[in-house]
Amino acid sequence: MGQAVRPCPADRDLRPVSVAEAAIDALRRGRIVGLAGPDGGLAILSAELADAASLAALEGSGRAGLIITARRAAVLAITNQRAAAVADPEPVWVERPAWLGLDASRAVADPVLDMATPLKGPFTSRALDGDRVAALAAITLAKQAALLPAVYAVPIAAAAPVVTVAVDAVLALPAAAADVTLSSRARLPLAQAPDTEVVAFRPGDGGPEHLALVIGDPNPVQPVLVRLHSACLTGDVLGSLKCDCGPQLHAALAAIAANPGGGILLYLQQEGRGIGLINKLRAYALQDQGFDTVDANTRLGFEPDERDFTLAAAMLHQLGVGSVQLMTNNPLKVEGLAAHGLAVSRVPHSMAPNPHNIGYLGTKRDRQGHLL
Ligand SMILES: Nc1nc2c(ncn2[C@@H]2O[C@H](COP(=O)(O)OP(=O)(O)OP(=O)(O)O)[C@@H](O)[C@H]2O)c(=O)[nH]1
Ligand SMILES: [Zn+2]
Repeated sequence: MGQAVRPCPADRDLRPVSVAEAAIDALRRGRIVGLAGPDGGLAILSAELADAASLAALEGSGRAGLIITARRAAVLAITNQRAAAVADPEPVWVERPAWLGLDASRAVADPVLDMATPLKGPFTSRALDGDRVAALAAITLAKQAALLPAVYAVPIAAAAPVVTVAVDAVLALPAAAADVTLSSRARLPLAQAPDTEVVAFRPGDGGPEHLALVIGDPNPVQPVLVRLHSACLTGDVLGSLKCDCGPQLHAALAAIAANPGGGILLYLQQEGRGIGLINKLRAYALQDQGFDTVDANTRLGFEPDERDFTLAAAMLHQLGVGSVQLMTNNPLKVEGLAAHGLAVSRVPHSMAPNPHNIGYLGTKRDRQGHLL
């Protein structure tokens, strides 16, 4: 069913988005990255990876500020220049007086240190002006790099970045992630579903590949039984009891295999609801301190759910599927596919709780609208 395998377009490396990929890589290595906008721009350095030498290199001719998300600023009670910080996607520029050195700045970025590090203050923020779009791009880039969404920043003219990227190319990254190329398909007999074909997709942002497991022989003209599964290394592979991912994965494979019409499981590389493995483990550290799964994400500076199901819709479209029976309790998944023209009916997919995940499941029901 669906499209044949096709190679990535030969000119892909020439597109601006590939420079953005290099910028992600540089940021993840703790290097200085330039974000060039129409009105100048910014040079940035990841707040979690900076050390004395890299910060000194960034600050060659002036003090760097810290750009954090409105979510993190709200947690730290840093006044945003605009009201309603929580609903406001605008990043916040925190000025750095002398006392806000490397360790104190890291504590601004990393909430796992909130309890251990008595935060000094008061912090002052300054209004974003000509650097507003570059600040948005800085947060986008840090999130795409699966780093804490916090960066040191100086005007671009004041630093020597290892790579400079146009802000527009960075802001286009989330959309590029959903520009998937069907890259390989093969038989993959699974213990729970021997009649399975795996179909691999490369996303256009250079990120990790996503899989479709086509089980049996689904008829794309009919509604297809579908499960969207976001990766959870701890639950899927290690058998963590903190969440319901592992049991949901295996129950979905078994249910699709038992369905006379078969179906499709999409295995999406959206670890930690899109914040990445290390940030998810930071969220777990916050949960050890008593915060629930939603507050843990927002304390880290992220949205409660950073996933975008445009990607899943694009994979289903490429497989020729236009109508799905979606195994989920999450209304965002239903809305996410419907927004891209798929006809969606929901099939509940609840697992029995265990003593370790009962609170997590309750939070998903009470605060994220999960239909449990
Ligand atoms: N940030 C964060 N992510 C988590 C936590 N626990 C599990 N996850 C991630 O949450 C995602 C769960 O994905 P799914 O099971 O596909 O989806 P769901 O939103 O629970 O919705 P359902 O379709 O009803 O299961 C995976 O990416 C996990 O890695 C947590 O405490 N914090
Ligand atoms: Zn999980």
